Amino acid sequence: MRRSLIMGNWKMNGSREEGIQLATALAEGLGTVEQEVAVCVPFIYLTDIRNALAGSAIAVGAQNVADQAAGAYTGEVSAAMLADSGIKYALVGHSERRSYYGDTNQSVANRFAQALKQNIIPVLCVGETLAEREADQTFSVIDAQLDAVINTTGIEAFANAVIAYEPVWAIGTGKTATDEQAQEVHAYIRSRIAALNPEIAAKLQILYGGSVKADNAKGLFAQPDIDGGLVGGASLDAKGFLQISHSV
Ligand SMILES: O=C(CO)COP(=O)(O)O
Repeated sequence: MRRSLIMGNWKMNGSREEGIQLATALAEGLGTVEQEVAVCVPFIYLTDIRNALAGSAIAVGAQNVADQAAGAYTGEVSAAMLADSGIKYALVGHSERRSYYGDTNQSVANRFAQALKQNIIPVLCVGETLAEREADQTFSVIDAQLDAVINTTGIEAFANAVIAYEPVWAIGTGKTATDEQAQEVHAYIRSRIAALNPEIAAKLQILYGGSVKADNAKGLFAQPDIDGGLVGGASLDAKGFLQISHSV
């Protein structure tokens, strides 16, 4: 009953020309599919990629969004600007933002709230580091990441949001969580949401991210609480990303 969502995260890669070529190849190669497909691209190319994908089933997302509505916030891009540019999704709280740029649980919650106000679907990224997993803190880390958002926006906000579980130790490392490890955390996240609102939990798309590739996507996506993927490195190659998109 949940529609799968396969989302690419291009991170800070590629040129305008390469992005347009990749988007065009995806639009031509996807065919008619049940699942949703989207790409999260650098801010400066959002409009180009949206134009390249116009008329296709592939949506466009940003990789971040400001935690304020408007004003003197040099270098930031607001949710209203994304909405104005025809953008559907915004990642919030990606682990690279949290670890390199100081995004805190509260600033991530504020970004999430700003996105929703402009009808941009926030994709809330959560996940533990290797040290946290080894110290048995996976669930408490995820609790804190979820609670900041729930306390800021209320549980109802998750009716219009997506969660991506991305264990930090699996990002860009080639070390994927096993199907069982990923499913365990996805089921935990859904149960936490369900404790507050079972209907929202049943409909919530929870994506897995961290070294998703064409050869491991099928097993991950077959898990009952995994509703698709957030794909980094492998989304930069049209053939590989299309294969992953067809793995649900
Ligand atoms: O961070 C990710 C997606 O947001 C995952 O990246 P990789 O697929 O390159 O591990």
